[in-house]
Amino acid sequence: MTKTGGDPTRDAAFALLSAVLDRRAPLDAALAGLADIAPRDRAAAHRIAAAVLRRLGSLDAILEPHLRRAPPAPVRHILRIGAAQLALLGAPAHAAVSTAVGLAHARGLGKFAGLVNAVLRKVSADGAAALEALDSPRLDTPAWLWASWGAAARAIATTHQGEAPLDLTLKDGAAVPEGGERLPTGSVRLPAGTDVTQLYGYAAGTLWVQDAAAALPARLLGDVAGRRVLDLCAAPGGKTAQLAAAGAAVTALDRDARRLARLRENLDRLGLAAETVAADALDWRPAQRFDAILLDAPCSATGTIRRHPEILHLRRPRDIETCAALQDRLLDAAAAMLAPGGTLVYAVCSLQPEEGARRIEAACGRLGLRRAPLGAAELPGLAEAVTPAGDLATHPGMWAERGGMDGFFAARLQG
Ligand SMILES: C[S@@+](CC[C@H](N)C(=O)[O-])C[C@H]1O[C@@H](n2cnc3c(N)ncnc32)[C@H](O)[C@@H]1O
Repeated sequence: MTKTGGDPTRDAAFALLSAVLDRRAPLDAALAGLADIAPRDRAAAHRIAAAVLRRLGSLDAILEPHLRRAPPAPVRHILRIGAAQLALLGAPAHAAVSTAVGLAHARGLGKFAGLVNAVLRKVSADGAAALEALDSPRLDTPAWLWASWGAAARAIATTHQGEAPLDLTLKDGAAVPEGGERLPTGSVRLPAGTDVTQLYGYAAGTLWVQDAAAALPARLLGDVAGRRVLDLCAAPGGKTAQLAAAGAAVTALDRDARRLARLRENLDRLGLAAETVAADALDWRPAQRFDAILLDAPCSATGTIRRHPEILHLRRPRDIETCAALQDRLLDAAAAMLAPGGTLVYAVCSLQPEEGARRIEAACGRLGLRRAPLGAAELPGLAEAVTPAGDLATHPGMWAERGGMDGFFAARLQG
């Protein structure tokens, strides 16, 4: 942060927006960069910044009629923060306007304080109604992403308008936390904004945070009890925990030592164990090949936009090509570690076909692997997520009435 204002929440929200939109930093890194801030202010700033990033196109559209010329970027951020509070977050008008004016002064933008005041007063009068009249799902989605999602684009972008619920995976026999809904695939869902650390099962080590869709790929390996399983790209360990809890002897590999340390902490809390390897999957090779491999490859993460709305603004089409090239190399490496006849599950939290089915078609041709298609019965209540080729492809618009889910692609291959 450069200069702090009187109101720590809005000041931090400004710092977060500026980090993402001006310096192209991921929101998590920007949050980590907020120094000396109370947890409550940090959480509130995160909520405001996420709302702005999620609804940026719509917020700009309701501000536009009140601006005679384009304001400098920092002033626009202040206006967006004020408009989000007024039109999306239900803040009292006087508080939203006066804190925005205060923020302008604190950020050395005092000469724009009158403009901020005048524009936000108008938004407080007509902003909510103006927002209603917009095609927000479309306005809040970059055109290239909208086009890439085909017929599902509107359903996906509509779900992106709101916050994601908190999904949990529970150990067998663990009690469902109060207010939790057991989903047909076994995950437990709690309302958005629930603090997992306050749940009894968190301290007791009986549950972990994992989106309902993210919990599906590891299950495609079938019964892993007593089997050696290689979890490539494993950190922070949501899928390692699933495999270990199901009785597998897991080797969890990740090239990022810090993320791998988090994986170990997560497993410790859960009373689970795995062998951990800090190495690059492209180079590392085991002494003995594995019958079961999970490759949860790094990707554009467009399936997690609800949780990480900055992805809307940071990703570019060329990122998809870069990810696809790395995914091919990781698939080659995984195939080289797979025993003849073994099972390889490839997964990405991406909605982009270039990172999903296209990678699998290319891998089958290049590596002599063949698909072991999923049956609809493997995904209770989610048959719509099984593609004609037998892959798993979820998107946020699925289970919309329950609050949606992350976008995941997974394919099961046989060596
Ligand atoms: C999608 S995340 C994995 C999430 C994890 N499977 C889970 O369920 O919690 C991708 C991971 O791949 C790791 N990674 C990226 N490139 C890698 C490589 N060449 N070798 C090993 N790990 C890699 C990253 O450090 C990151 O932790």
